[in-house]
Amino acid sequence: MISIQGLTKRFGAQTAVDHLTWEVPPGKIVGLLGPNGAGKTTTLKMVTGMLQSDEGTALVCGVNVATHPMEAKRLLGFVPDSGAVYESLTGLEFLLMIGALYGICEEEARPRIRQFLDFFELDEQTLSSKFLGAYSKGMRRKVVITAALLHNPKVVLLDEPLDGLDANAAVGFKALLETLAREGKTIVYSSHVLDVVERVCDSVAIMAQGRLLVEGSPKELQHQHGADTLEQLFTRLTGLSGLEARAESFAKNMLS
Ligand SMILES: Nc1ncnc2c1ncn2[C@@H]1O[C@H](COP(=O)(O)OP(=O)(O)OP(=O)(O)O)[C@@H](O)[C@H]1O
Repeated sequence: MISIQGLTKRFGAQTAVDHLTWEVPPGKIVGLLGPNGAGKTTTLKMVTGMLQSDEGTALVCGVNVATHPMEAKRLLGFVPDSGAVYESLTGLEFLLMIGALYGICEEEARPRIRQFLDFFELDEQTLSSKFLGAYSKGMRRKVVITAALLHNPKVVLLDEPLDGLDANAAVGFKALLETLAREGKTIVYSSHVLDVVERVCDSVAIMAQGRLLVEGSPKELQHQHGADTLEQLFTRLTGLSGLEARAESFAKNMLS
């Protein structure tokens, strides 16, 4: 569903994504993990076409993102970690605008938006009267997720999607992802919340310094690397050694 070959992005002298080759199969929820600065967001942005790659290709359902950006964008939904929105539009205006960009007319968009409103328990009055700039972080997140799914994309890319959602909304959203995957959608889920990734994802890919270190099911990878949890696997592959001892020594110094 997503096929990445030799994808590379440089920012000046720094190589943020370094000849990344990665296949994401259909109907799966795949976790994209890595320490801060590993290149996860840069990778997702190249797959959406928001960033141009310096080398390599990204195909979404066989469509080359660089050469056929409009076609690729129709197949994709992206929930960015920034959650940036037009603050001076109401939630409804924003969603209708996004719908229009995907060629969905207002009559068709309104009932779809209502389904998401009901699902996320968003107040319709708020959505149609308040500017997005006045929404709480969680409400804004719900609108951004709705905007990403409104056109029923085949592939959904999520960058820290639960950030700002309360526990009820997060549980509901995780169940929604599982349903979408069962319906054949491909979901890439990038997050630092490893216990959620472990529960939700069929497989994970761990990146560091722009490269793919390992990929596979969390259980298989844990077994291969002698780790009891995904967190342990993650710190073993990407972390500094002796983190607990370092934290203890840091706290002692700070308090002395
Ligand atoms: N627009 C940019 N200009 C310059 N450097 C950038 C830009 N975007 C990303 N980078 C650099 O590329 C590297 C990878 O960044 P990226 O945001 O992809 O990492 P990440 O894995 O998503 O990190 P995090 O988990 O902290 O969100 C970082 O060193 C970052 O500073």
